[in-house]
Amino acid sequence: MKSQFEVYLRLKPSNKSQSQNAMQYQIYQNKKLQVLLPKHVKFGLINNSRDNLDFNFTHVFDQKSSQEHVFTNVTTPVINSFLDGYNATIFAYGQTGSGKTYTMSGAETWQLRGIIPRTLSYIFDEIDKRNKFEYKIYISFMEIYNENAYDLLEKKHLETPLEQWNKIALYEDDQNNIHLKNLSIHQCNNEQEGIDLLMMGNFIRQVSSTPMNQSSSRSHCIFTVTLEGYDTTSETCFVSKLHLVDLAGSERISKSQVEGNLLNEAKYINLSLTYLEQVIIALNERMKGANRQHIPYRNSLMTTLLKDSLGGNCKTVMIATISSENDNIEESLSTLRFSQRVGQLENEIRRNEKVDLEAVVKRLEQEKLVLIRELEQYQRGGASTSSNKKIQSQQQNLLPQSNGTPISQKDIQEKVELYLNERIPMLDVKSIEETQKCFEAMKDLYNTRMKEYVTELTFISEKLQKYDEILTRKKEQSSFLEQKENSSPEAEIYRRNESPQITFKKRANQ
Ligand SMILES: Nc1ncnc2c1ncn2[C@@H]1O[C@H](COP(=O)(O)OP(=O)(O)OP(=O)(O)O)[C@@H](O)[C@H]1O
Repeated sequence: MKSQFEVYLRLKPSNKSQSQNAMQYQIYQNKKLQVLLPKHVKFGLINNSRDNLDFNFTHVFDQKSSQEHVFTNVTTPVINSFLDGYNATIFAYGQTGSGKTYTMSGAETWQLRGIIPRTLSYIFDEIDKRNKFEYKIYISFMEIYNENAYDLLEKKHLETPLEQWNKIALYEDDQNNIHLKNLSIHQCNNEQEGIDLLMMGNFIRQVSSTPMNQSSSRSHCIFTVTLEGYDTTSETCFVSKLHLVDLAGSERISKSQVEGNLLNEAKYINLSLTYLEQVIIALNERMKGANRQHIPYRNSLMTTLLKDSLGGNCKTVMIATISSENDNIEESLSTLRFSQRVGQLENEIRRNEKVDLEAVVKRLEQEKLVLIRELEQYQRGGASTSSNKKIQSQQQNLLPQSNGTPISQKDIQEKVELYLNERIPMLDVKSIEETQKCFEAMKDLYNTRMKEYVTELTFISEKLQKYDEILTRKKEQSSFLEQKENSSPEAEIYRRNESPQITFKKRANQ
């Protein structure tokens, strides 16, 4: 199924009035932003012969849009699809200070919480309503900083400096699936546990200030919710992933006026966002029919990690955030242009469903038990089976009722059949000859039934043998997988998924 990327725009409220250098713009039908270009400014990237530029979006959120409004519009359809078994990604893109973290995580108060905490509440509320499935939810949270990825949910990181953290290692299997080492995955049973993990990750997240924004974060963050859903009515299950991504600021180095170590960081950020742009351009070209086999995902860690979100099996949504001040117009236009390219992309998505091996094995074992019992019963002797007993008793009840006109052999056979099937209580026989015919018909029917019974038992025995073979094969396979899993680094990570001790309680009644 094709899934077009959805691109939303959110404008950060400005402290300045229109006359104080605010960006001049119009929003049309909540879908189009028209930026009126200031005449007096000479921008290298702007065509000065034009006085306005139009940009189209799935929805434009103006400066007054609340966190709840943004969440309901952007996220609910995406999470519903995630809960149905589809992968999904929501990423925020924009210059430093334009509101990415505000949109994704939120601000200090519970009312101002962002998409991630609201997503957690929504997921747990929804799964309570979906009785057909049993769910397991896992959370991981990582940060990409200077082209290295780190686990934000590793308790040790609370006490150790970044230089001593283990880097997350990536490796690819034969099917080009990316696996991660040194990333803890935490099973999460309720909203509060999820929020505690988010708060802990945000707490651990490295923050250092640039001259541009005191709380600027120079890392990309990926909060991932993995959902395992077991269908209780069939033998299927699914695993879907939801990535909630807060990218680092997209501004150019000259703008952030950084030096030394910060300059180095800015270069990495710029580079990874340039690579992200290159991936988007390559995907765009391929969509427009260009012969582009190679998409440069591997150029950066972020694009490698988000490979599936950008050009694979994933429903992807981007939230572009811009400041509404003229000082930042160059960066805003760059974000707006980037978002238009992203909006042209589409992914091919499919439900990540597979057969639930455990449920199949369980069913086969139960069926096997029933079959063994039946077979044993048959082997103890045909005369003792329930159907034989029934036929014997029916024979004893066969008595002629009265004399009269002889009926045909066909009619007698039909009547005997009806009688044996307990559709009529008695056989109305009118002569000795008819009685004999009745006995003949009964003998024939009895023999046919016995033949059918033998055939069925032969079929059952064959089926039983086949199931036995499948079971043995499946058991061999799962013990092989178990061995493989036990020796893999992820298994080690899974085993170490105790919840961190830090707890952050959400405020009541808010
Ligand atoms: N829509 C908004 N409404 C109210 N305040 C906002 C909004 N967007 C951002 N802010 C405020 O602006 C400041 C900067 O926002 P934020 O930290 O989210 O920017 P950012 O894009 O994540 O920056 P960085 O790239 O440094 O992570 C914060 O104090 C935030 O609370």
